Amino acid sequence: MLKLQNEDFLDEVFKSIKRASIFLDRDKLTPDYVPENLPFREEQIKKIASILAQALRNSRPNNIFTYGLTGTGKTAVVKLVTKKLQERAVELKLPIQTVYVNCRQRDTSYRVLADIIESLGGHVPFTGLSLAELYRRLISKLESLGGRFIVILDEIDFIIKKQGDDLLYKLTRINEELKNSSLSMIGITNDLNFIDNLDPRIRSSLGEEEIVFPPYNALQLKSILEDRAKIAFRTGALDEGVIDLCAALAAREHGDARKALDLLRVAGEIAEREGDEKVRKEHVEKARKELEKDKVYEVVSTLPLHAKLILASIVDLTRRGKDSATTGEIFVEYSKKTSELRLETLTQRRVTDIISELDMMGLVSARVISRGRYGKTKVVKLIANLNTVLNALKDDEILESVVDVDK
Ligand SMILES: Nc1ncnc2c1ncn2[C@@H]1O[C@H](COP(=O)(O)OP(=O)(O)OP(=O)(O)O)[C@@H](O)[C@H]1O
Repeated sequence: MLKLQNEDFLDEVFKSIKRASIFLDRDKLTPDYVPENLPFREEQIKKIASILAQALRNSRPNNIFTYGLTGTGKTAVVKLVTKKLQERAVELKLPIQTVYVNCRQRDTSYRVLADIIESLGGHVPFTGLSLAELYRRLISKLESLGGRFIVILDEIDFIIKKQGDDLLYKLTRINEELKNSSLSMIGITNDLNFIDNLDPRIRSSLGEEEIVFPPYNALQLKSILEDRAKIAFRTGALDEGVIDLCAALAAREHGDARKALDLLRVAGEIAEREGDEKVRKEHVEKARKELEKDKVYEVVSTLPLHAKLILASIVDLTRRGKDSATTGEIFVEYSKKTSELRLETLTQRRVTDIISELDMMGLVSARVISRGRYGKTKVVKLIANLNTVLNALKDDEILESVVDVDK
């Protein structure tokens, strides 16, 4: 009897796993995977490769600045070309080394410099050294190793926005102090305004070569997805129209290959979770909603404190049954929260500006209406998903006491 129960149980487990075999290799759809073939980027690949090839001729490659919207293949192209260059250098026994740093994850000048030194085999304490000392250590590391060094600074705008352009200025000047080695930089950004706001001296040094990555169109996205689906999904696991739908949705945004791949991956995960043997268009629709929720969560959780308090006030009013609220009502709620938290209260004028910013982010809609002889007022309505906003707000420790989840 007992044996039979076990068998039933095992049968059930293995059956469910069999049902769930939609993916051949899910990792091929994650952002960390860099494909060997990047269609529609031949021009950018050729240009970057021909610039970096200087290192194989033992001269310093020019600095490169690449920009384009998110998901246009900048990181993938740069990683692919530098990987191939590195392989060739090993074959030819040439001292060429590339270092990759993501400036969003390493968002201080200290961490960026420390990361570069550590990638070259040096050791740096977590804090405690001056930047001048780190810079000196970098120079001595480069000189002792000798050769051509290529440093990739991905999402380079993050470091500048947070710490100013001092580090970049120093790095663009570093070659003046090197004899036995050289350093070239590849800056990557999706902030198109960033380059215009850079100090002109840095701009001309960093942008010795500028390479633009245009967005993909729906047909290109479809072809990228088809290639990836072959290695990521089992044959026949995608229902007709699934790839077309993912490509169309991502093209509608701005031709973002990451978005297209995320949609396909999440749709596959949903199909698997639901025990379906195929990914269908309904799963793509659900994936779109899930990814949107993630986006709202991210946007809300990265808002500055007072914007969160204003949003929390709008949420409270909504939960009390008010379909829309005036800026005056929101200001009263917001002031209660700031005094509860013993924070300074921003002026009503500033609160109104922040509400407009929340409107631009698509979290609320703010509309000016006329109240006859009482003048004009703004009515504000929450448009993002209430529960997602609430979850993001309550995950901020400072706000815990003023966001009542069980209301
Ligand atoms: N031409 C292509 N062929 C195949 N896959 C691609 C192509 N372009 C981009 N991808 C894939 O799309 C995803 C996003 O690309 P990538 O990270 O290079 O974009 P990005 O321009 O650097 O974006 P971000 O600025 O957001 O970092 C990655 O998974 C990458 O492998």
